[in-house]
Amino acid sequence: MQKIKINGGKRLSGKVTVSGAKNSVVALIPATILANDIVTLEGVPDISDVASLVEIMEIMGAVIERDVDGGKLVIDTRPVVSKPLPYGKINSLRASYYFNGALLARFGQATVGLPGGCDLGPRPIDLHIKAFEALGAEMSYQEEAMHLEKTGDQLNGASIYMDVVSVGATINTMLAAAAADGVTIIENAAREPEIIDVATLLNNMGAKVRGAGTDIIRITGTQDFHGASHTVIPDRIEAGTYLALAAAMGDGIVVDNVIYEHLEAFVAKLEEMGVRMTIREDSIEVHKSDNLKSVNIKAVPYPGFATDLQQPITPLLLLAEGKGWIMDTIYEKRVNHVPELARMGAEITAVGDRIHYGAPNKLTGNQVHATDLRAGACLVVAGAIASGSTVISNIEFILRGYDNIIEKMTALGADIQIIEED
Ligand SMILES: CC(=O)N[C@H]1[C@@H](OP(=O)(O)OP(=O)(O)OC[C@H]2O[C@@H](n3ccc(=O)[nH]c3=O)[C@H](O)[C@@H]2O)O[C@H](CO)[C@@H](O)[C@@H]1O
Ligand SMILES: C=C(OP(=O)(O)O)C(=O)O
Repeated sequence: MQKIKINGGKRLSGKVTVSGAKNSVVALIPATILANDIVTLEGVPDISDVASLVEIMEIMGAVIERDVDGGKLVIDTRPVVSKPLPYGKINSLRASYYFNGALLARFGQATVGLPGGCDLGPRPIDLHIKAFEALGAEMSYQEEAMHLEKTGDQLNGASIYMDVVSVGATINTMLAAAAADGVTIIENAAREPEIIDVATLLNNMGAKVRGAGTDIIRITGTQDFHGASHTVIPDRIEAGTYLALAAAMGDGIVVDNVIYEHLEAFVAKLEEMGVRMTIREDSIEVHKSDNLKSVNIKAVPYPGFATDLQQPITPLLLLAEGKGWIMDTIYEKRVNHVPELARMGAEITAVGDRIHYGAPNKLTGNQVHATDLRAGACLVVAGAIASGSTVISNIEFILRGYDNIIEKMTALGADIQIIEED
């Protein structure tokens, strides 16, 4: 079994370049199905979610050239057919739900197994289904897969109010509505930068999506799609993870390829803690920071503090002076990193809807488990801080979302490697 071993306590310095955003690229790849043509994606991160999506696309007939090191994907979706995708890689990642919207848009039907992804407590997809039904599709289960089929000649535009702000449901509705007859209005839409990125590609492929990035998105359907080229936005969650690491262990680290506006809430929290930073046009330099103050964190939809950064920032909070709490309003049960940090000596507990921590803590290396992607990132940061050696198992979760994490951390001076161990 592969594990990550970190000999912690080393001060870090240098530059780390952020890769393309996981949560964009996992939607952009299925979105290329609408083009029925050749789409080039640049800035594609080398993560296992991308490899899984490429495999699924190839099963459906897409012809794909991938330059892993160059971060480039050239996808020809002309040969794609809407074949049932009940099992396999489909169940290994969350974003496989985007095949529902994309296949429904192009073929009027889709049979896709239930999505996997990180176990963060309940992750229903009722809003996706309601939106597809509002657009004129019927849903049934075939074996263990969800089968969607248009009931008329075409999907029809509709007014859709999202009861809960949902990234996945907003993007899936955009995908299906892009090819519907007439106008769709999504109200209470999610506003994450990844939604703007997907809308940009869709528009470059011929779609008419307006208002992405606000809570009202208006889509005028078309059947007139074509090829396009697109560069994936930088990964704000990867950036935030390295900013937290830099604040904890850096003697001056530049986090490059960053869109600061995507990280405002996160950077504001670092500033509140007393982290010193210089913000430049596309990079953030984190200076050596001492005497950090504890803060409380409430994870909420964008533009607020991101749930995906709640776990990676926790080890930094553990170094600050005083007590504090973290509350995740999106995933109340996103607390699996807590017992692992406690095994490393942290004063931290999850009670009710909050994580309570006392600080400062002296973390000590231990054998720990990455229960999900960002819990894994949290343990990598904690391992870099801790004295002694930390061995992290279940690293496949981490590799779902962090491009070349061993190489990037090593370049900063961390003593980190992948080992084989039972
Ligand atoms: C691949 C991807 O982009 N994953 C991200 C996406 O996940 P994902 O798109 O699955 O998350 P959502 O934004 O949909 O979830 C937000 C909240 O809405 C609820 N909900 C969602 C859909 C639904 O049909 N019904 C419902 O009740 C969820 O349980 C959750 O409480 O956004 C999350 C919230 O920013 C991030 O943590 C994930 O990294
Ligand atoms: C929860 C995450 O991913 P997914 O939705 O793909 O499981 C994440 O990126 O933190």
